[in-house]
Amino acid sequence: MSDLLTTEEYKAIAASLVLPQNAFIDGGFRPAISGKTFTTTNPATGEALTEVAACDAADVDLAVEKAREAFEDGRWSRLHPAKRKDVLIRLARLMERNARELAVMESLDAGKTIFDCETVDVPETIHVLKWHAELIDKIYDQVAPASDNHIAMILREPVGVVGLVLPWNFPLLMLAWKIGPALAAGCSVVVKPAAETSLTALRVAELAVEAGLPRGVLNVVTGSGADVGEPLGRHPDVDMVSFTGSTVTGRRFLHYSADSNLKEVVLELGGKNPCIVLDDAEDLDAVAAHVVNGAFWNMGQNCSAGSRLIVHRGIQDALMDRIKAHAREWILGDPLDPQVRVGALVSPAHFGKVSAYLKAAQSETILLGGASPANGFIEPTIVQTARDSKLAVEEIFGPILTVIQVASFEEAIAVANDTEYGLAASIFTANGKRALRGARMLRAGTVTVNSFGEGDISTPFGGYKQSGFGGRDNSIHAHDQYTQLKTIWLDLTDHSDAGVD
Ligand SMILES: NC(=O)C1=CN([C@@H]2O[C@H](COP(=O)(O)OP(=O)(O)OC[C@H]3O[C@@H](n4cnc5c(N)ncnc54)[C@H](OP(=O)(O)O)[C@@H]3O)[C@@H](O)[C@H]2O)C=CC1
Ligand SMILES: CCCCCC/C=C/C(=O)O
Repeated sequence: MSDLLTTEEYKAIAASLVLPQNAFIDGGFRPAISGKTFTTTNPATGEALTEVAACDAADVDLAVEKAREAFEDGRWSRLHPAKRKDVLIRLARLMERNARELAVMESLDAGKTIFDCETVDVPETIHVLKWHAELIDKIYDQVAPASDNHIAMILREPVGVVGLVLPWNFPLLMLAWKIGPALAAGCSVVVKPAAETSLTALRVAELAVEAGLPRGVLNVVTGSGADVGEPLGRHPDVDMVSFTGSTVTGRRFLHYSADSNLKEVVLELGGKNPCIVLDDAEDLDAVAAHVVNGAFWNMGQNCSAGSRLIVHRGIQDALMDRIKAHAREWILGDPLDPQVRVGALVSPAHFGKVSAYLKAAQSETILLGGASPANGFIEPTIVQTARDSKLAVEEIFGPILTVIQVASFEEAIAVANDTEYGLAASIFTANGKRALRGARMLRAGTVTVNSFGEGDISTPFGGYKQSGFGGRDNSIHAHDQYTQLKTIWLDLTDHSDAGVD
């Protein structure tokens, strides 16, 4: 990534951006059929950014129809894998050329810090697309063991038309996590971005066509969950939906599927992720840096945020001093200031939700923060609670870390697993056996030892329990979501030999 600019330079870019407004269907922008729009705002300032097409079921029908046409005529689904790869690589390169514009657009639309957009969201999005592009012409199908008279082939075929329903916390990155493997597999897609953060998905769709993606293969339908998400989930001609968001909405997609065509559903849902620090953890300063990053990165609006610190009582005081010192270094303020690490929460509605938790924290023991210095902004806050308090149990999705004290390894694991979620977990200890034993006992899709993290594109991402369903994002396993297996049996018996001497 190139060097960061000054706030003034970012503001100049922001002022010059041409923001997309219309939905992207069949290779071009078009307004909602109803003509309706909604206003998307900058959550850091409350100012309107632009009007965006408020689509509904009619637009979903059109996008699905165009995606189906594209899928059936094979313009993408039957294109040679190496050619599909070339197009996606060209898209990644175009995004590199427009990286700064995408970073500023993302920051304005979502309240995310420009530092994160420039150093993580945009480069990681490009990396993910390249990774899946590179995979396209390296996946081989299988031949099963069979008798000498048979060949049994197991082929992967694209699942068809897929609906991709995205959250607002990583608009670009979650787009890439889903369109990367879906397009690589040869599917046609209809993307429904979160209404709050639709802009960058629209811009990427435009760049994709510039990169040579045939029309109809990547459609973006903007609008609310009720008006666009539900019709997509219920659509009889959508073969599969991959969703990232809340557990409540994820559950609805299972109903939509059951009520319609039994489309496949993959759900990547919430988390209340434990971060265990045992009393033999080494380098407490490094541990503290991980804990702070896990809890406050992206303002805690991260399904895999390490939002529950479970700490051994023998080490708590020493650790908390270091955690507080690190957290104080996270400057809160204007997201377009490259020094800032804590930007705005995504919307007034979400700010209201997190503020209610902040209010609840006032009756617990606040160890750091606890205030909202301005509308839309919440200080990194650390609260000591009982393991069953509302703050320790519910997904807050904001910069509030709860701390629970334990007295043993066994208690730490029991507290960690005492949740309906199971997305991610971390364990810090110098004892290798306890680390591995703990990692195996933790009921979570990803466990990091002596660090906090989600892994990277090469490893599967998804949850146990109510954190996930039906498949995994990232890695070669993501392709399982977007492909289905076809078995072909060939009978090689040569019947012409019968009766011949
Ligand atoms: N796992 C994760 O990464 C995420 C978890 N969350 C959790 O969810 C909480 C609520 O956030 P929220 O934005 O409401 O999350 P949702 O799960 O409601 O939103 C995710 C996506 O689903 C869409 N959607 C919403 N309602 C429906 C519906 N009835 N049918 C079909 N699609 C729908 C949304 O559209 P639209 O928003 O445009 O209406 C958005 O595109 C957060 O506070 C957080 O706890 C939120 C986001 C990401
Ligand atoms: C660079 C890796 C970022 C991973 C962010 C994962 C978040 C997923 C989600 O909240 O859905």
